[in-house]
Amino acid sequence: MSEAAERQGKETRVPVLTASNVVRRFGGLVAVNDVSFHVKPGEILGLIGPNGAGKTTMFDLLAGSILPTSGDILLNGTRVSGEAAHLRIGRGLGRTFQIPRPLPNLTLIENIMIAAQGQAGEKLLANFLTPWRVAAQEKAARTKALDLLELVTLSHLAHEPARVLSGGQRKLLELARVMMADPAIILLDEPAAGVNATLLEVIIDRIRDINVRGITFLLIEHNIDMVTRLCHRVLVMASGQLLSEGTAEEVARDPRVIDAYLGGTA
Ligand SMILES: Nc1ncnc2c1ncn2[C@@H]1O[C@H](COP(=O)(O)OP(=O)(O)OP(=O)(O)O)[C@@H](O)[C@H]1O
Repeated sequence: MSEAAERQGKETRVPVLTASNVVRRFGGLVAVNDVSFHVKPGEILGLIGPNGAGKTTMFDLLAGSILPTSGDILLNGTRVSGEAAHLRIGRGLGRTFQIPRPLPNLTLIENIMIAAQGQAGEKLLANFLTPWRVAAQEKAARTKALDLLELVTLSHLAHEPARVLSGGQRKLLELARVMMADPAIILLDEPAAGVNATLLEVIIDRIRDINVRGITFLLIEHNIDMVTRLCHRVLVMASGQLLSEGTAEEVARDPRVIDAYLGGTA
């Protein structure tokens, strides 16, 4: 296939995630105001904007933690606007939080294993009727969890309690935990926040590795250096609206973006 045809083929693939005219009000405040965009399969899309722009609210809407006042959200072409968060996880949407909160007294591997979807052992009856199946699934989940810990460079801490981890290591653990559910897309909330420079390089590398495996990313980030290095495309929000869209270099030159960051509104 020619490069152009291949490119065209990619463009016609169904977006992993689509926001269509999404509005979210909190009383009189319009936190997200008629926002539309899509996330293409395999891309790393950045979502940036000044404080209070509506980025986290947009993530909450995409993940299903809150529902839109109006507008639609589609996951792999299926309308999920009114669907609860756990159902969207089942459809391949993973999300990390700005401040990860692992269960402190469980080991790293236990923290990851509890994220496995649809384990037979979760059903009491299955434990009695098909114990061999439960044991086989648990073994497979353990192997997968160990592989994921290796991927995020934490395998040496697999059997330590999560409370020993630094802030940056918690972000890596969270990435492994989300991967356990085999997501098609991961929403990353400020992966660089509170992370030291060395660990930040590890996080950037790991996101790239995971993306090469075919997983799509949408990330909120204030660290513009990270956004420029990682993101194929960037969306800019300000005052609840989508202000600009393009490569990191393109949006950085957009006078509306410069104005929004300097304190003006769009
Ligand atoms: N539950 C809520 N109730 C009322 N107002 C809210 C609620 N959640 C968010 N807001 C308001 O919506 C607006 C957008 O907030 P949001 O947290 O989405 O911005 P943000 O772009 O993520 O900001 P930051 O970069 O500072 O995290 C803000 O004015 C905020 O005060």
